[in-house]
Amino acid sequence: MADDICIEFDDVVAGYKDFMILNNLSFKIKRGSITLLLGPNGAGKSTVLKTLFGLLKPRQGRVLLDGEDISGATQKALLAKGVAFVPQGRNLFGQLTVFQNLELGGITLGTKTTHERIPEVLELFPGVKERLHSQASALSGGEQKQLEVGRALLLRPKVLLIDEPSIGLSPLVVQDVFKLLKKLASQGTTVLMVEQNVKSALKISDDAIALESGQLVLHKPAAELLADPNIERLFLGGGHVSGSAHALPATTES
Ligand SMILES: Nc1ncnc2c1ncn2[C@@H]1O[C@H](COP(=O)(O)OP(=O)(O)OP(=O)(O)O)[C@@H](O)[C@H]1O
Repeated sequence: MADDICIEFDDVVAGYKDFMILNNLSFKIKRGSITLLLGPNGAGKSTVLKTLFGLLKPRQGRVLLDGEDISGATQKALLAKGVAFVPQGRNLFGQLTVFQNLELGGITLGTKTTHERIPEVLELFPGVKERLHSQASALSGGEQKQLEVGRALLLRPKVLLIDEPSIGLSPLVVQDVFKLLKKLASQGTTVLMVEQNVKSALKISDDAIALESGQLVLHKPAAELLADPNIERLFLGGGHVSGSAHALPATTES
């Protein structure tokens, strides 16, 4: 394993019951990079994140974290190894306060460490900090997403998996979330993101991976994809890869 590789999917087959979604999927992701997962609805993007976070066990192949096989590891074990997941949608305890939600995020750390880290996380989100004792459900959509990201950051994750962070957020808040991801990556966190807001997301990403029917159809630097005159046809308007794998530029392993 190259030292700079943080995540590796090696010939992974995974799915639900007897229905396989990821089909012999292989890719490598560099440490401290932001990688955007692209592809049409149902291509398996969220399934990649779920497989990485131990919500699905590969039927075949291996998932590696820093060279260690983590296929089928429990979520508790993965959290302990520094993998954090911010799923799609709202995932807070709405009846609890902002502070209580943060405390729950640090449940694997113990109270002392959690309380030490909460202030440093809040520094990143001044709007949330001001509402520390409000019910989480009373925050705006953007503040709630920030709180979810903040809750994940309490773990000082080395890998952050984030699924559609922009849903329900205003463009300005989306930019704030993206800036934060960029900052985390510059500090060494490896970010793997699913995001429909393709152009904006590519601007802050290092690499892009596109899936179609659970297979890799493209893996290349985000800047290259942004400069591709076919980008609109490929990924925007309808939000899916047009045609088939053949219509896409050749896959480049990074
Ligand atoms: N819990 C589940 N049980 C059975 N099938 C599922 C389950 N979750 C997802 N699927 C199916 O797996 C396939 C891939 O879903 P996935 O959510 O990974 O796609 P995606 O690329 O993230 O799509 P989208 O852009 O629509 O979110 C879809 O056909 C979906 O219906």
